[in-house]
Amino acid sequence: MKVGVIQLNTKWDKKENLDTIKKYVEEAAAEKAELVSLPEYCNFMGEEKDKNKNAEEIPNGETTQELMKLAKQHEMYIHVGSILEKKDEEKSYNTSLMIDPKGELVAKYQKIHLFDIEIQGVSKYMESNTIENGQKPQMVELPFGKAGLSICYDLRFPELYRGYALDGADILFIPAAFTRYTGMLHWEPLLRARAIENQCYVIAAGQFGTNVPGKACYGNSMVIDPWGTVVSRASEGVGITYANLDKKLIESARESIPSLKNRKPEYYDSLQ
Ligand SMILES: NC(=O)CC(=O)C(=O)O
Repeated sequence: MKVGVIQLNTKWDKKENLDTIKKYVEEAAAEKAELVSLPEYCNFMGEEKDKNKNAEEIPNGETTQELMKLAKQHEMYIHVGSILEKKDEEKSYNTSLMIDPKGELVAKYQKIHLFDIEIQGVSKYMESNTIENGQKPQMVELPFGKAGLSICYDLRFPELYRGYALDGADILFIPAAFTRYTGMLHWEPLLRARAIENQCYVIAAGQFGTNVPGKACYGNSMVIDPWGTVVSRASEGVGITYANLDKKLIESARESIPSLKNRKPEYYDSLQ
C-alpha cells in the first residue's frame, strides 16, 4: 500500500488550511497513493480562547464533510490526524478520523492522554483546559491490515500500542503537533520504539514550525517500518512524503524476533 504523509503548518484560517490539505491530497492521488495521513489539529491551530469556537460536529461539520467528499472524489483513504470536535460550550474533543474511499467515516478516536506538562523555563501546555479526554481505543480495518489510532502525547504511553498490537494491528497511526523542544529530544526514538516493540508500521504525520505565536512544532513526519527503520521522512516545511508498506516486512520481523509471542505477562501483569 502506498501512503502519503502530509506535513502542515496549520494556523487559524480554516479555509486556507483546508485548501492546503486539498492541494496535497490531489498531489497524492496523482502519485497513486491509496491513503493519506494528516497531522493533529489539521484544520485549525490558534489561541486557547478560539479553540472551542472552531470545534465542529462530526460527521456533519464542514471539515469532515469536505474531507469525505475529497476521499470519495479521489477514491482514497484519508486519515484525518485530528480536528476539534464539539462537546459542549466549554470543551471539545481532539478527534482523529478515518474516511474510506467511498467517502464514509469508518473510525473515530478521541485523544485519551492530554498534553498537560510544564518544562521549567521552556514551556507549559494544559490541553485539558479546553479538551475533554476520550475514553476508548479505536482500531480500523484497512485493505493492508488492521490499524490502531492514537494522537501525539499518546505516543508516550506504550501500553496503548501494545494493546493494539495484541489485538492484531499492523499499522499504528500517531499524528502529532509535537513541540519543537520535546520533538528534538524524544520524537524519533519514541516512534521507532513503538514500531520495534510492536513490530508494526508507524505512520506519523506532524505539524511543522510556528502555528501559534511563541509555540513551534517539530515536524519530521515519518513512516517507520516494523524493523524500526525510518523509510520516509518529510523535510523542513510543509509538504508530503511517501512510503510503500510491505506486508513481508511485518512477517519477517515477527518470524525472526517473535517478541510478541515470547511475552510472559503472567509474571508482570500484577505490577502497577
Ligand atoms: N503536543 C503533544 O500532545 C505532545 C508533545 O509535544 C510531547 O509529548 O512532547
